[in-house]
Amino acid sequence: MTQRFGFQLHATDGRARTGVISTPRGEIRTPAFMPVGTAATVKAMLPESVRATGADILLGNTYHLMLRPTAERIARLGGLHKFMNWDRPILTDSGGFQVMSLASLRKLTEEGVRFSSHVDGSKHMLSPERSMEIQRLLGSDIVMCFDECPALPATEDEVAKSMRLSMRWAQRSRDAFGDRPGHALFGIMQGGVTPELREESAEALKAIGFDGYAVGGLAVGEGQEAMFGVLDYAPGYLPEDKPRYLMGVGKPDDIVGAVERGIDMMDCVLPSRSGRTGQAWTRRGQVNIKNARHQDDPRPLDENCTCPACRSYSRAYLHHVFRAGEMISGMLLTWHNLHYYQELMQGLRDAIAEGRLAAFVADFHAQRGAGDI
Ligand SMILES: CNc1nc2c(CC[C@H]3O[C@@H](OC)[C@@H]4OC(C)(C)O[C@@H]43)c3nc(N)[nH]c(=O)c3cc2[nH]1
Ligand SMILES: [Zn+2]
Repeated sequence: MTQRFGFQLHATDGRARTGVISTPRGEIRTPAFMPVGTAATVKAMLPESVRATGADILLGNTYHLMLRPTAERIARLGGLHKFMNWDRPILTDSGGFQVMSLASLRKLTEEGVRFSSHVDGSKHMLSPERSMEIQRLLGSDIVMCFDECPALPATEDEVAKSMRLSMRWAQRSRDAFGDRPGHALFGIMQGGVTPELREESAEALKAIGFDGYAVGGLAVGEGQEAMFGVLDYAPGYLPEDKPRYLMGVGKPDDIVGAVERGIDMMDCVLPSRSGRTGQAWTRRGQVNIKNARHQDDPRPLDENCTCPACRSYSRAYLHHVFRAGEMISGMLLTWHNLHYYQELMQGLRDAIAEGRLAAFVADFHAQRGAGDI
C-alpha cells in the first residue's frame, strides 16, 4: 500500500485512457465512476454493498457536512472514513457548487460566499481557506479547490469574470492546502463553452500545479451536444499524466462519450436518485418499473445482470414494492443501477486496455432500444 498519491496510465485507445490512481487508502481503477455519498451515506446502500457493486471510491461534500453534523464533530469522531464505515478513498467536493444551488441569502465576494443554511437558516461562510480546513477535518483523500460554477444562462463576460475569480481561489486553495503527503488537491477548470476561456483556465491551473484536474462548469443544463463540444478540446489542455475528473456526469451515454474524449473520473447522483424513483438503467435502455405493464412480468429487470435485484426478484415484485412505497424498492433499484454503472466502467476499462473501444461503443449504442423497455 503506497503512502503517496500517484497515477499510472496503463493503456490508451484514441483519446481514451485506462489506468490506476494509487492512494494510501487503496487503488482507483480508471475510467472510474464515483457514487455520490453527499451526507456521509450513499442513499439506500450499506457501504459494503457500495463496495460489492465495484466502486473503488465515493464522494462526500463540504457543504452538506459542514451544516450537519459539522466537520468539527466528524473530526472529533475520527474522520469521515470511520464515521461512515468506508475505509477506501473518498473525494469531497469543495462546496461552492452546492452553496450556489442549495443555500439561500447568498453573498458572493472576493473573500468567499456568505450564506444561510438550507437546513436551519443559520449563517455560514465558505472561502478557499475554510473549504480546505473542512476537507482536512473530514480527512478526505482527494480535495477539490473552492470554485464558483456560474449558473446558466451566463454571458461570456460573466463566465470570464467567474472563471478568473475561481482561478484566484484555486491559488488560495493550493496555499491553504499545504503539503499533505498521500492526500491530493484537484484544480477545477472553468470557462463555460468558450475555448479561449477554457484554455486560460487550464493554463492558470497548470501554473499553480495540482495532483489532478477537474472539468467543471458542465452538466449544468447546457445539454449533451454542448458538453461534448467542450470535451472535444478541453481535456487536451490538461496534463496527460494527471487524472481528469468531469464533475456531475451523467447518464450512461454521457459517460461513454466523456471517456472517449479522455475523461478518467466521473460522479453523478443519477443512478442512486433515479433508482429511488423507480427508474432502472440497463444495457438495453431504461425501465420505469412503476409502469403498469410490469405488474405481471415474472422476468428480472435484466436477464444478464448478476446484481441482487436481477438475481432474485421479478419486475412484478419490483413494481409492487414501488407502488406500495416499500423501502426495499429504493434499495434494490439503487443497487442495480450502481451495479450497472460499475459494470459499464469495467467494460470501458477492458475495451481500452484491449484496443477495442470503438467496437464496445458501437455495441453499447446498438443494444439500447428507444424509450422504455
Ligand atoms: C450535476 N452537474 C454538476 N455537478 C457539478 C458539481 C458538483 C458535483 C457535486 O454535486 C453533486 O452532483 C449534483 C454531487 O454530489 C456531491 C457529493 C454534492 O458532490 C457532487 C460541481 N462542483 C464544483 N465544485 N464545481 C463545478 O464546476 C461543478 C459542476 C457540476 N455540474
Ligand atoms: Zn441488476
